[in-house]
Amino acid sequence: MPRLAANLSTLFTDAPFLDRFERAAKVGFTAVEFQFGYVFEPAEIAARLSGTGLTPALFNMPAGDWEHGDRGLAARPARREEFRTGVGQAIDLALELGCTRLHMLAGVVSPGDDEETLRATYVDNLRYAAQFCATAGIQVLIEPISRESVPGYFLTGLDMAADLIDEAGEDNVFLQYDLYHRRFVGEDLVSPYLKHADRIRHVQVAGWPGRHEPDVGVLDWQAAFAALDAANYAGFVGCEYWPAGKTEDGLGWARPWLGGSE
Ligand SMILES: O=C(O)C(=O)[C@@H](O)CO
Ligand SMILES: [Mg+2]
Repeated sequence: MPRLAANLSTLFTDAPFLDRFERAAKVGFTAVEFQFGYVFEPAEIAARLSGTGLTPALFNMPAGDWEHGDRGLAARPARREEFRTGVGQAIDLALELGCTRLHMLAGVVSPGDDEETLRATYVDNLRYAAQFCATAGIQVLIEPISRESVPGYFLTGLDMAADLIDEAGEDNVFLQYDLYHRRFVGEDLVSPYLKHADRIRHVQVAGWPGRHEPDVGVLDWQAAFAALDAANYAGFVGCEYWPAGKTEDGLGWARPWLGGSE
């Protein structure tokens, strides 16, 4: 049975961010994730969590200037200081919220960049983030993202991510498995999951193509969910999709797993 987490950066977006917590709780979510919450005072977000009883499943470390195309900084040699400042900021927010998982985005790189330098920068930053997070009891998650979705993204494959985790050699670094991004690679979402199941600590879901509700499109989310159950996956499944209409109207697919909904 999947433990669903509403992604408050993509769901309920007709409401201001802080009001989305209540909307998620009202339809029966018991956990939430979000991409970025750094424009708010940590105490403001903490108050919404405690007011609703929602569990914070995960959020992203600062990822640079999103509006201008940044999608993370970890593989960007020239942005090392900014990356490190961001790790501290993410940990402060996580501690305030009681969140124990942070997603570290890799960033967009250019075809002319030196592959070895990018890799060395990424591994060095991953180690830095992992060691700093370990002091706060936090896990660092890394997620391969398809280049169809984010052109030039550094971290594209699960095998690559597993290799980078091995190279970093820190024991609080794990994989984030986003079914939407994996669907670009092929229809089978089960064998890649099983191959890396022992490292996967967070899953995300969206329909493919279109990134709407899981039941909009051809993504075999039921087979993937069955595989998670069979492997006793104990983490959250983040609903990171753009609703085709009003969020509440598209939750039919999730109804069996939402508690106390109206
Ligand atoms: O793009 C994705 O997929 C993610 O999980 C994000 O964290 C990017 O915000
Ligand atoms: Mg994702």
